[in-house]
Amino acid sequence: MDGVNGQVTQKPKVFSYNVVFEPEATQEDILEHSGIKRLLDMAIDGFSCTVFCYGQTGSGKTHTLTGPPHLFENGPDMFSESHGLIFRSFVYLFNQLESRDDQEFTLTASYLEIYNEKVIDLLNMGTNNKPLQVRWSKKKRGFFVENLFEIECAELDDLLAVLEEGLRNRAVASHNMNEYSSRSHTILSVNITSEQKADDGVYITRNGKINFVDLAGSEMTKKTNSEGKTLEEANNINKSLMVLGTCIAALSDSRKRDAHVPYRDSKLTKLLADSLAGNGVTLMIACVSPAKSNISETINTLRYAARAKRIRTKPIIVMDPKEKVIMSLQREVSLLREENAHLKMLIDLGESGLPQGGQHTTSGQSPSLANDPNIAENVPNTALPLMSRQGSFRIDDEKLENLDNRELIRLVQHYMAEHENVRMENKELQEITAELVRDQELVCKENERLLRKLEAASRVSTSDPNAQNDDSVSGNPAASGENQLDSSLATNTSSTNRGSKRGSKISSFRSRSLPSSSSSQVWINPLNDTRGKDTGSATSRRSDNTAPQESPQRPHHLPDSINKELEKRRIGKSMTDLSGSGGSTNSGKSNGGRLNTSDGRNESEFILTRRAPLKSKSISPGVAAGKSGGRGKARSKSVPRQKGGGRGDIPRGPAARGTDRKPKGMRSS
Ligand SMILES: Nc1ncnc2c1ncn2[C@@H]1O[C@H](COP(=O)(O)OP(=O)(O)OP(=O)(O)O)[C@@H](O)[C@H]1O
Repeated sequence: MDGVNGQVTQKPKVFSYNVVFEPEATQEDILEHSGIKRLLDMAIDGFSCTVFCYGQTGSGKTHTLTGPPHLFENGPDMFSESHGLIFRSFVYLFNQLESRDDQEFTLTASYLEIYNEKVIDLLNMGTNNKPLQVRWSKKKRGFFVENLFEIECAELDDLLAVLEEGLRNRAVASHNMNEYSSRSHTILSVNITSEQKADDGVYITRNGKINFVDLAGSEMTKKTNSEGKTLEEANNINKSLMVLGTCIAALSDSRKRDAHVPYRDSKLTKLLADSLAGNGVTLMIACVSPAKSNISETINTLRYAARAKRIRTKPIIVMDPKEKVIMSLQREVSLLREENAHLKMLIDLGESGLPQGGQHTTSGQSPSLANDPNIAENVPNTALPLMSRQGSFRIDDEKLENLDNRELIRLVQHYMAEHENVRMENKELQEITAELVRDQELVCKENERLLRKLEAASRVSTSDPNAQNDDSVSGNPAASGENQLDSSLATNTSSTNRGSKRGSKISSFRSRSLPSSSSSQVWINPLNDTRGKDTGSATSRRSDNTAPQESPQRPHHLPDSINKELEKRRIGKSMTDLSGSGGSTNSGKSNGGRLNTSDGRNESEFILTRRAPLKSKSISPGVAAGKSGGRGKARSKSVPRQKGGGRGDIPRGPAARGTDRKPKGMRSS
């Protein structure tokens, strides 16, 4: 920095701030660009906001906040250009309040000064002799001034009257640096209580606040030539400003975030504690003098401001605790309802292609909620006027205001019960969704495996139509493929049966829409169902079999492609009969009439029944009939155990167990 006579005195210091006003800036510029409008909006919304001016004596703090001295002496001139930030903020505030039609506001204002560490009510000068006490409020978790006057302000004029009265009463004295020097810190507070009608007729009350703090200026007593009373005032001012500086330094240092902040060391910091680091939003206006003689004070002020800029608060909306609970529960209930509806939609989508075993509620109101005794039955009679029996939980708009504490508690309890119910239901739905996804994956894998085997079978039979008559039939992939196919079908079925036998929680939902074990053959996940789109695929044909209108006793219907394959290998007659409409299979030598499935046998029996002819037919004609009867027999015995379609692949569960129950007259294999 170039000093006087061009001498380099020290390195330049760089500070950064949100806004810097040049000396030419007008009072209106401060209103428009300082950010105060945003603070006022937040105060209306329920936040606790503070704007304070800091700087050395005579730097223009009071001028910035209230304008030049004597401005209010003959009553406020509404059109004066000199009006400071407080006057302009009041005008802005009332304009904003009028524009918010959906809310009702109540404004109160208080005005105090801290003079020589005593709190004096500027709206009740009787306290001059008996200072007010600053106390800790457990309920509000903050300091407050006991017995401070609060004036209700219905009009802008009321607020301006408060400002005028306070300015008249505050302590002012003259010294070398300022003819009208503030000898105290003043805090003008405007409390804004808003009531807004929310859903369900609940009124949401918010308590916002804006504090205008005009700090007394720090002063070097040598410079100001203070003595006597003014010197005492200066010492007290400097002391409290020093504590404020210590608090700001502690709060701005991230390494000392958990360290002790000495709010209690002065009345000023006690009352500003919430603004500095609590749940409020604070705007600091640092006033500096451009005079070279004030350079050290100016740098000090800039340093303070830079530190204060690093402080982070956690702004919250101040609400009535009871209403806060009601609101948060309402919000949670509505969120959970949305999630519920979404999960139900997913489940409905997942089940839409399956036979409906029962009623499934698809309305917004969940069955468990609708029938919830906590909601419907446990509503006490005394609270009945508040509730609507239709739908879920409603509150009569007019009655709410007249609720006493007991009824409010009951109301909250009901919300909590509803909330708990929706949460439980949500959990159940999530479990079911997870089950469905697992089912889907299983079935998809099985379908893919089946299709691969079918393709393999087709390839082999196309290339070697006489393969089944060959000696090597025991190793015939086509033959073993058929056995594997059977096992695969059993796997699919058993997975369905497993699904229907899940825990009661899940079955309570699934039993309504999942097919019973006797009616389902292959569980096709409707999400992957291509019915109507690709009629040629095996999957789509299988899913046709699971259509709801189908008789639950209807036996397996094999895909045409499989039947064709079986036909090609000349084992198809009995299979076709089996898989067809249930016509007589008496023509089959090995199975005779025993394989007729039109008698409504359950599917596990059916699967086993089908396996028998495969063994006897696919193996017997080639093997037993001819060339290697012994091998054929051995093969016949070993079939269930081997080649991927053996016992290892037979799933556990009802269908698998069914394979051990031999149908009447069935030959042991
Ligand atoms: N931007 C400005 N334009 C015109 N006059 C100003 C400006 N800033 C301050 N002044 C004048 O300077 C004088 C001192 O200002 P002010 O009283 O606001 O200082 P202060 O910081 O509040 O001092 P103290 O801490 O001693 O109270 C006042 O007469 C005021 O009108």
